[in-house]
Amino acid sequence: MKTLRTDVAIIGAGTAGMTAYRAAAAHTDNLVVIEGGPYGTTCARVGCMPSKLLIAAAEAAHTARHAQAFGVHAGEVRIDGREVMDRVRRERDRFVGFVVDSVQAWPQAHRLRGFARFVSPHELQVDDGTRVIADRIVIATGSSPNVPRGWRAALGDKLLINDDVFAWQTLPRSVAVVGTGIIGLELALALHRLGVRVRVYGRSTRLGPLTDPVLQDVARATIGAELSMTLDVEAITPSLDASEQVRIVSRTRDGHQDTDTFDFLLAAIGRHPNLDGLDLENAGIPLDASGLPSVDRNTGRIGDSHIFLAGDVQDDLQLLHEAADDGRIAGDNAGRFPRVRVRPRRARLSIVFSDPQIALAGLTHAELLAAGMRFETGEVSFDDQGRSRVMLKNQGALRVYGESGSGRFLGAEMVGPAAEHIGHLLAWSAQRGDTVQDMLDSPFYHPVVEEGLRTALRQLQRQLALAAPPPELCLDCAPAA
Ligand SMILES: Cc1cc2nc3c(=O)[nH]c(=O)nc-3n(C[C@H](O)[C@H](O)[C@H](O)COP(=O)(O)OP(=O)(O)OC[C@H]3O[C@@H](n4cnc5c(N)ncnc54)[C@H](O)[C@@H]3O)c2cc1C
Ligand SMILES: NC(=O)c1ccc[n+]([C@@H]2O[C@H](COP(=O)([O-])OP(=O)(O)OC[C@H]3O[C@@H](n4cnc5c(N)ncnc54)[C@H](O)[C@@H]3O)[C@@H](O)[C@H]2O)c1
Repeated sequence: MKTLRTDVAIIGAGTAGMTAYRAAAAHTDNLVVIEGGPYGTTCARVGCMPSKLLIAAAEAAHTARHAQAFGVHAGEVRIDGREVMDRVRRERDRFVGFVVDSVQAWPQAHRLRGFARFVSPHELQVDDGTRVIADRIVIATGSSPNVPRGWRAALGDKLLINDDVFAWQTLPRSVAVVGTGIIGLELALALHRLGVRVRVYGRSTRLGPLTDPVLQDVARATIGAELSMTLDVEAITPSLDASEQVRIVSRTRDGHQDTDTFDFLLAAIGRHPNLDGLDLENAGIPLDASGLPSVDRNTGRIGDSHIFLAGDVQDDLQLLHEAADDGRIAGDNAGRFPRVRVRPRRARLSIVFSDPQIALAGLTHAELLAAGMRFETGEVSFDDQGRSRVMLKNQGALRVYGESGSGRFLGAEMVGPAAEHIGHLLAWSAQRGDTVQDMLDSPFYHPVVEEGLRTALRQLQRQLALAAPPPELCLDCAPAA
């Protein structure tokens, strides 16, 4: 058995592991990254990038289909599933190639292939036979999709997770999507617009990560109007019928029972941290009742141990930029250990690439309520917003929250046009601690979707009753400029 002694061992070469490597390597050359699966990261291989490629194809189809509203007639829209999936995979492989190249540029001595597990707090057994003895360890093992017990046995390869979708050679005829979270909404909408018959099953009436009940209603009225959805499902039983089709029997809480059949079932019901198989009980770290370690997000450290946690495996915000930040913080602290530094975190920003898009910035409505904060709300509907209407993107709403007394902007939720961009502006303001007045004093061009944000901020400022009422709507494109 080969034994390797290192200052820092990083388990997982995903986004968090790669950034941890770069940060730790600034402190020591004696480190190793252990990767059991393929190089290339979840984000590039089977996550962010291929899903956005599929969504881009769907947007192209949608735009062509709806061009006639502008007097532009593109003719019959024909979707070639092979060409769609060919571009998705080709571009995806290009992104993955860049990631793999950067890992392979690391010194060979810094790379180990195989799955690792703890033998003792400082010892890892890698399944290539190497024993790694490490002074500090970063766990950056990512997450895996949840699949209800029994579904794999019942459906075999007719049960899909996100990875499978991006391996398709062509588009299927029909897919049942279970889960109305981020993956469910993004992939269901994309497949639907690409001509696949899609039906979404949700165990509640909630769509995506929105926590504001007013916006949940808006999301159901917009996204829900385009997609076939069965919500509030109490029980769902999938099986394979005689012709190898997925047969789904569902029952909603109001007692309605229904049966439908599909080519595939896509499970999009959340992701769990990849901790199974790490034998964490040998790591000497505190675990909670569910066997999970609790981590300080400002240091990446588990308790007062020499072990750090970074990325999706933290089971908090499973987002790319958070995984990269986690990796940087954990890697730097593992490198400089024991002189661990406390690092600030960014304001929250989550975006769903649905249509209309969803964005959450700063504190969510649910977080404000849970913290018992005193706040006011400003709102705009995009139904009559000038630029949104020009582009025929006039659906959705934005709600902004400000602190009573101080006028500080706290956060916002939105389902509407350009949410991916407006979400950034709002997250930056939340992080800077801007007041609502600071935001209103900033420039707004005309005519842009951001003028809708200004309408919401003006309403919020009136609710906060801190200053003289701001001027009324933009007169060039009332009523809700
Ligand atoms: C379909 C989909 C779409 C997404 N879209 C977006 C998006 O648009 N924007 C966004 O911000 N986020 C998105 N995400 C989330 C984002 O992809 C993740 O937050 C991010 O990739 C997590 O990075 P990570 O380093 O924690 O995990 P990973 O990249 O999964 O890396 C973990 C690595 O650890 C390895 N590993 C696991 N166990 C062991 C072990 N015992 N020994 C050795 N190696 C091990 C794995 O093989 C893997 O390579 C999406 C996710 C999915 C699934
Ligand atoms: N645009 C992005 O940033 C992006 C895109 C895709 C994925 N992601 C990341 O990946 C994570 C995982 O995505 P996801 O959509 O799988 O999770 P999610 O947490 O967003 O949604 C899970 C959904 O499944 C439902 N659900 C849970 N258990 C269920 C069950 N047993 N039966 C039926 N429904 C059930 C939940 O109610 C929820 O609607 C996201 O939380 C996100 O962090 C991000």
